[in-house]
Amino acid sequence: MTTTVDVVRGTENQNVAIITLKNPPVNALALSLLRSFRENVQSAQDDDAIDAIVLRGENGIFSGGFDIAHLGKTTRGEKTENVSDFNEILTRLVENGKKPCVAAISNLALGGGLEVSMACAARVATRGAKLGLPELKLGVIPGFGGTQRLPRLVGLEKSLEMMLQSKEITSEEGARLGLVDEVVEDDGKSGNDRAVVEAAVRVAKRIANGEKQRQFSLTRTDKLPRDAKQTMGIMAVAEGKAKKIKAVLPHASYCVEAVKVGLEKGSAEGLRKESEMFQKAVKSPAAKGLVHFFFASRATASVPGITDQKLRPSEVKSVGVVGGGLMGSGIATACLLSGMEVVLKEIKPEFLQAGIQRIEANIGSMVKKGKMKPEKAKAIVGRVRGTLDDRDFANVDMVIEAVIENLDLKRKIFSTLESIVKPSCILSTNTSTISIAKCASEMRNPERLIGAHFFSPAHVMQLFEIIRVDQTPPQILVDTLAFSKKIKKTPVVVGNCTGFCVNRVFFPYTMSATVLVDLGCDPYAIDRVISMFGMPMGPFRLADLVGMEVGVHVGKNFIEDFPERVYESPLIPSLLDAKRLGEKTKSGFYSYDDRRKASPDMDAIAPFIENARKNRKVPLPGHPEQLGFSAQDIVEMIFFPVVNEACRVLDEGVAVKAADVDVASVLGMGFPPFRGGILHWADQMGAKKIYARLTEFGKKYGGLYEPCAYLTNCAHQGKTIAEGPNRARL
Ligand SMILES: C[C@H](O)CC(=O)SCCNC(=O)CCNC(=O)[C@H](O)C(C)(C)COP(=O)(O)OP(=O)(O)OC[C@H]1O[C@@H](n2cnc3c(N)ncnc32)[C@H](O)[C@@H]1OP(=O)(O)O
Repeated sequence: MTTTVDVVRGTENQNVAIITLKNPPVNALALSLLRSFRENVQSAQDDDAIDAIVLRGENGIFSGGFDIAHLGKTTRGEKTENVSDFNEILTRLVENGKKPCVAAISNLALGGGLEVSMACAARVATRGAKLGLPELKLGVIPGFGGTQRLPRLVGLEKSLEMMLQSKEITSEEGARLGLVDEVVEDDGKSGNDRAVVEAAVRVAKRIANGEKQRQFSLTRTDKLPRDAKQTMGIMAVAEGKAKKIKAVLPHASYCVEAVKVGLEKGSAEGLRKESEMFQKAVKSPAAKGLVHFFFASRATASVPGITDQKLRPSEVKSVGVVGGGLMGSGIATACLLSGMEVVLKEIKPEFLQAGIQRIEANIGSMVKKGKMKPEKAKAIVGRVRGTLDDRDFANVDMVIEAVIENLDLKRKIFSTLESIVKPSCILSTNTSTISIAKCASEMRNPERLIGAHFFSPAHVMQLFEIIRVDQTPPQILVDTLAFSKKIKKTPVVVGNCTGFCVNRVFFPYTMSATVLVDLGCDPYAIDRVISMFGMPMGPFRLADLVGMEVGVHVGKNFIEDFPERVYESPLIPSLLDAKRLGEKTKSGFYSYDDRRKASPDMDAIAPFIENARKNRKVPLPGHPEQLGFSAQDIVEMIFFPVVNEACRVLDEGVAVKAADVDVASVLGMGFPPFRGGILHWADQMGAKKIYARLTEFGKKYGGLYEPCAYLTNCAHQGKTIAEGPNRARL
């Protein structure tokens, strides 16, 4: 983690020092790198033989920004070095130093990386390079001058959009906006950034010679609004947007505040405000949660005992998908978009045609949104081949079965396929409920079958649950992990059990919500509280989205397999009986208009609620209307049993590590990323508190709430849940 200096000697007054940021893989600005950067820039500025400075990153990447591991330490309250004086270095040595600095940006300049480049007099970038200030995604704000320089380089409105939405732009757009001075065709992806560095050296020499005017970002005003009225209008919109970004996430407002001070009092004052706000943001629970989530989501692909065997993954180039329904066509779309050949199998020509049409619609919608050119879409769709014959899977590298949840059907499919596909072919099922071992029970080599659980819509949702059994060969796991990387999904490897990780951990979510309704709570109030907590929607709106049939069907598995810890309210089954199926019938807990807008409909659901309260299957104490639940009670009643089940999943070795459950909860169920994931959040609450509350709820409301052995141990021994049980069963 350092910087190095090379000097390109030229003719008279043409010596350029090239300073390279070195911290693979993305040249993150670690403390040691910042120190070395300061020394090298200072000595180049002091060296009379040097006329200009070019900054570049090693291995074809400029920089992925400030070191997030360091941010993590600060968010956890560990003693760390304050880096705000780096701002002063950028202003004094890079922006205002005697010699002009030019940034040679290959492939990406994000966060602190872009901020370093913005202190330069000019930026040259490779075509397609990604530029952005995504700090808000980490719960912080730009802290190396970004809130002051970006508005002055691209304009106030655009800069606020880029910062508040963590929106990256390409170097081409950067050139249109004035952020990039020159775009260079470069083979930067292979780590060779010669062309961009040469171009940056040329620009640096021209600035040093006075042929090109030197720009000072902090004092520029040409891109800022012309008058106070226009400024106020743009800032008012930004302030409104920042406030809308949940109350628990104040950093958007901090960012707007820093920009505002810079506009009103000048950039020096703005930089001071930025530092103050950065320090405030980095200490917030949201930053802690988001930084945890950043690393957790990158660590899921390492599976102890498997990926450390250093097996070489085989590349999946072709995939066979069994079933062209919603899931099958979504899976096929995801594979096609990642460059694979797809064979789609159906049992009837009309089903096959419908499946292909779904794939065309998925890809066509990207064209409609302007995300893809029609010619490219045509070429992608051209890679899918429909068939009614299993034998067409003979040469594919992987088969993903996505038919209805019928065990006999799945058993038959795999026993047939086993004798058709090549020995190296990965055989997988997309079941979300049925045991993998049961699906494989008629195979000659049942250990060949793994679970490949996509979430709907499969071509959009990020999470990919890989389900293994005790005997799954490591090579199959390694190959499937490589496949997940190829389709750009986040894999979570889990063991075989009812509901696997996501569905199992979250089964108490809706069950607890029905307990609360049966106790007298208003379902719409519950949904509001849970949305305020940060979930994309509350449990009843989710029930409508999923549909009552699916809800009841999936719920049955848990009722059968975990009878001691379920709550069976008649509420959802009675809506199913009355054909209030949810969004698809435009009536469920809510009513829906033609644009799928949900409106509460208490008149319609009151009889169902009344019936559920009368017929609840578990005796509940007290008079419902007198129980009076606060928002905090609702959150705890709903999420503490979810934490409890997540603890079981961890204890049983279904999940390898707590951080995997965090990632699964965020990407699979929409648990708010700023809370870091279900178990990270639980540890912030403390195992002791959760244990105590669950014990209290358990006494009143039964087994759904009784704390499991692992949570009990954590509470009694003062351990965090994330520490894990220290034994991997699978
Ligand atoms: C003061 C400043 O204003 C504050 C800041 O700069 S905060 C940082 C702002 N920067 C960011 O948010 C960018 C974060 N990084 C990313 O978005 C992506 O990693 C990326 C686009 C740079 C690369 O993506 P991709 O190629 O898919 O690789 P990805 O797996 O994400 O990252 C590769 C490795 O680099 C690490 N990494 C990426 N950016 C990092 C950073 N800024 N600091 C530390 N490590 C980083 C990842 O943890 C990963 O490590 P691993 O191999 O040990 O798991």
